[in-house]
Amino acid sequence: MPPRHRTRWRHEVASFGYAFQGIREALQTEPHLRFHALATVVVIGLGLWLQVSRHDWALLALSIGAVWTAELLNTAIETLVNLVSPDFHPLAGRAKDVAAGAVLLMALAAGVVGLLVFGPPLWTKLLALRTS
Ligand SMILES: Nc1ncnc2c1ncn2[C@@H]1O[C@H](COP(=O)(O)OP(=O)(O)OP(=O)(O)O)[C@@H](O)[C@H]1O
Repeated sequence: MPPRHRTRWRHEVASFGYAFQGIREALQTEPHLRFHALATVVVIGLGLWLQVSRHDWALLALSIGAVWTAELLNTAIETLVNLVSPDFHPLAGRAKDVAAGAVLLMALAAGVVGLLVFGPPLWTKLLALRTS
């Protein structure tokens, strides 16, 4: 491999490292993210137990990824606001509130996906358990 390509390749690997470090640090500092981690495990467990379709797995994967992405972006915005405006400022508050609103919207949408995907098979399973 030519030295120029090797340097670029090392740069790409380092970028992955920084990205994972960002996720690890956010997990350590943000209780919300730890809740998302638990919710992710529960959703994957439910999907396996209820044997949902490939299409439903795709919807669940997108929803999980979108909620994590929204929460990580919210954390990044909060961190930046704390750096730029440690003192009270209405615009700083608005930025944090709008970012939190984005997370809330995504979490609600993911909740709807969860209800639509898990609702019917869970209902069938519970009915079968009651009649057996
Ligand atoms: N510098 C500031 N200026 C004005 N209002 C702020 C400022 N910092 C925070 N606030 C207000 O207080 C609320 C809570 O802020 P905080 O920094 O605790 O964020 P948070 O949304 O509770 O984040 P988390 O719970 O994830 O740490 C914000 O949503 C905002 O309305």
